[in-house]
Amino acid sequence: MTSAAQTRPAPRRTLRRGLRVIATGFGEQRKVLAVAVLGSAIYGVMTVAMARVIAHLVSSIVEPAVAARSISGGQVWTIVWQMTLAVLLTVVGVVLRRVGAGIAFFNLNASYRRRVTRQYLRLPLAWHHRHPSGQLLSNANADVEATWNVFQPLPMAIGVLVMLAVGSVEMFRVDLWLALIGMLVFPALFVANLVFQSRMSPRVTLAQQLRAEVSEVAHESLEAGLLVKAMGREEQETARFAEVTNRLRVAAVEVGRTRGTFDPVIEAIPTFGTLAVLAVGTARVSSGDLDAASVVQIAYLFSVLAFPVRSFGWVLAELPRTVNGWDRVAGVLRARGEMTYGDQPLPFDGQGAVGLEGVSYAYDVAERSDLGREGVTGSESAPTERVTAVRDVTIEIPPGQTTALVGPTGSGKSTLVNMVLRLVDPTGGVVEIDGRDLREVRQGGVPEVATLVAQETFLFDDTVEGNVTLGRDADETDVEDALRVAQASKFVAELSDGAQTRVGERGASLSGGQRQRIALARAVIRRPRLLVLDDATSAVDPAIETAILDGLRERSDGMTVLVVAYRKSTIGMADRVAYIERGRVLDQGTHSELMDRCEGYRRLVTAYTREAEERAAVAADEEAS
Ligand SMILES: Nc1ncnc2c1ncn2[C@@H]1O[C@H](COP(=O)(O)OP(=O)(O)OP(=O)(O)O)[C@@H](O)[C@H]1O
Repeated sequence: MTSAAQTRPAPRRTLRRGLRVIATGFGEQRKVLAVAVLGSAIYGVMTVAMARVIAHLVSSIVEPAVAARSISGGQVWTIVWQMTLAVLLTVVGVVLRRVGAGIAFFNLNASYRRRVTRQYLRLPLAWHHRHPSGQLLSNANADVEATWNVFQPLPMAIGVLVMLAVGSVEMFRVDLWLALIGMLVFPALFVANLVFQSRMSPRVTLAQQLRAEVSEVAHESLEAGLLVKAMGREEQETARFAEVTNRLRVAAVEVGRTRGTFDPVIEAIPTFGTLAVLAVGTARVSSGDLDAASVVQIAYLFSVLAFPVRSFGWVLAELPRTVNGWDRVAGVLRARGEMTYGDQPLPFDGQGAVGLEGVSYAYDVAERSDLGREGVTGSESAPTERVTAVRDVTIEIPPGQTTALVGPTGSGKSTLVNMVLRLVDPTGGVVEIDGRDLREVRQGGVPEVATLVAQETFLFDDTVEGNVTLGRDADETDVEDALRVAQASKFVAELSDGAQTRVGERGASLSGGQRQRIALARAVIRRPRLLVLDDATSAVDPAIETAILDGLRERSDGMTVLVVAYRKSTIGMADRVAYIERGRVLDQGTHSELMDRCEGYRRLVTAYTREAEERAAVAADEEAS
């Protein structure tokens, strides 16, 4: 966890940088914020004007009425309309301020969320490898909100400036002595607020960080619910959660204690001010230097100005969060992916041939990626280590055939596949589809012809059909055909609403093998020239997997299939096999050629065969018993 002290920049720098962020927000929401500031100014002027209206009514109606011990209907009516008008104008000011501030705040949030998420889509996979998804979620959500939250109290604080300026003139106009009390009270209130906020700010930041940590631990524990139960880790998880919630409790109590110490002082200052006004005012009324209405006016001003003055404190309290949030958001927006695109399409008449020539790839492993830091420095944090996953690989994948990539775990198969689809660029060598270097292909050109079905299946909380088409125009026959090739027709027909059945969050209502088949149908319906299966049928029964691969081979459109294979049955169906170990291709050829001449390949495939036999024996036993 980052400590509050680490994340809190120096106050003066925070003020300067915070004001710069505020200026950016003003620049983007000029009109709406102008309305909010106008509303706030109306509110400020009207608050002071209200005191004058009250003083006027006291001297012109209330005092004579008290002296005469009677009041006419006309006098009551005058009080009613003058007060109503003053209140109405104040209300208009408040409404304009609140609506303006709210719209500006939500507009800025929406606009920056859109920019951040658009940037995520633009940035290459290599950048995403370096930034955990939790951090990206926080950038798009909490950090954007933290950046612009300052716009909620800001218009009110601006209105208070107007209010204080007009109020001071009014106090001096009424009486010098009472104005001098005001000149002591309001600065004292202002300073008390500053001290309060400077004490509160780090404590609130710490509590916020801990709140995020609590939800992170809770989220992780819930996500790993099955694992926790299966491994009997309930007590450890409970202790982990208790530890972080206890730290949050201590931090929250500290926030409460600070508030508890300052609140009475901040409340007391204007109250003492009012008492002083009454004491001095009464003396001046008895000496005939002042009338009672003026004392009422100033006492009223003291009581109504005390609360809005606190909005300065709220703005100052928000500034550290504004700066932190902005650093993180700007870090994402400034990030430059190293992926550039050409302007060529892939050859129109290509057949999905793939060529890898001397291809290498190394992952940048940053110890910890901190977008906040990137935002401050304007550059990405330096990677501390490079892990070479693929070294000098040359493979020809012929069109219209099925090629299997085989290799032990961690040998670089998925990395190779990612390069074939240009999800990442090789750090050395060239990857081609139909003879064209992928770096020359225009953006979106590769996904038009090549489709990946990845190791991890993701289904949206939508219908089966929606998950297969992903919003593309496709008629029912296309969906049925894709489901048939993916060997999914039978179980989909048995669902309550067939292809119109909703599959739940991440496809929770389906089994792993069913989810994989829907993901496969999603790829098939696109009729890609090149279909890449990265362990995409691991949860599917071997017999069904064989039927799927048969179906793919039989398709008349002569699709090229590249399959990362872990089963003897899958490997056996491939026209060609490339065997990889520690990022290098050790051999390529047909399955039987490799069995004859490649020791590592033979050992691995024999292990796969043994595993399949053992599994079949267990299944037979279970059936017999
Ligand atoms: N995002 C990443 N950051 C750093 N290193 C990575 C990353 N992804 C993979 N690697 C490393 O690259 C090497 C190759 O990984 P890759 O996933 O390509 O292997 P694989 O053959 O597909 O493995 P498996 O069969 O287990 O899926 C491994 O040593 C792995 O630790």
